[in-house]
Amino acid sequence: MTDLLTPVAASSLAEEARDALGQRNLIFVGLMGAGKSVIGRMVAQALSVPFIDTDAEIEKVSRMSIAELFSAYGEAEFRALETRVIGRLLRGGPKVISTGGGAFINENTRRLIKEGGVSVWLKADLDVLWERVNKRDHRPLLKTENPKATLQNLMNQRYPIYSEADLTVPSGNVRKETMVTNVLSAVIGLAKKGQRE
Ligand SMILES: Nc1ncnc2c1ncn2[C@@H]1O[C@H](COP(=O)(O)OP(=O)(O)OP(=O)(O)O)[C@@H](O)[C@H]1O
Ligand SMILES: O=C(O)C1=C[C@@H](O)[C@@H](O)[C@H](O)C1
Ligand SMILES: [Mg+2]
Repeated sequence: MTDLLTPVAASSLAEEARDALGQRNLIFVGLMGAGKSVIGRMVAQALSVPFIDTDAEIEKVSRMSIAELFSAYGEAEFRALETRVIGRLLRGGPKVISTGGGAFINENTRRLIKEGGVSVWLKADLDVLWERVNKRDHRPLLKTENPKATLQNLMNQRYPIYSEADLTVPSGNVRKETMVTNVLSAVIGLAKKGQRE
């Protein structure tokens, strides 16, 4: 579905998706720049459920930026904190939760996410991601000599793991509103598939 919906069609799609979700959480996973935070927030608004971004929540509880956490404690400690925070956020639903790019790659966090709701991978190609992330330099994993090559390496390592998500929604050069429609349609499609099985 690529056309923009009329307001009435968009609200009935959102209602249907809200019913399909029930009490479950909707959890966005994918690489840096895929649109988890921005699309997640818009989907939560459409569904009228709370939205939480795990990177923002981690920064709130630690009172440090993600970059500061990486440099003070290292990636392993960051991942352990991320697992704890996400485990707590997954309790109770429905909510939309947008995770940091590496969250679903960690085995413990991935298990919690799989148990805690419906996961959606926003899948984008290298050029789309690069165009979105190269404007800012706050991402510690991309502070390398060749950040575009680093992003490509992360794609090679991570895409097979992100593909374990319940849903995959392509995140290309389409309008954000269209992304929201595509996510809601995918949630409805998953519920219908579940009913048929
Ligand atoms: N469909 C889209 N159309 C245009 N811009 C988009 C789209 N999706 C995301 N963006 C833009 O791309 C940038 C990155 O998006 P966002 O911060 O949501 O990514 P993220 O997946 O949360 O990344 P991170 O893992 O680093 O938190 C933002 O500036 C956002 O507005
Ligand atoms: O892809 C990753 O591993 C990361 C993505 C960001 O969202 C942050 O969670 C952090 O910079 C690590
Ligand atoms: Mg984000």
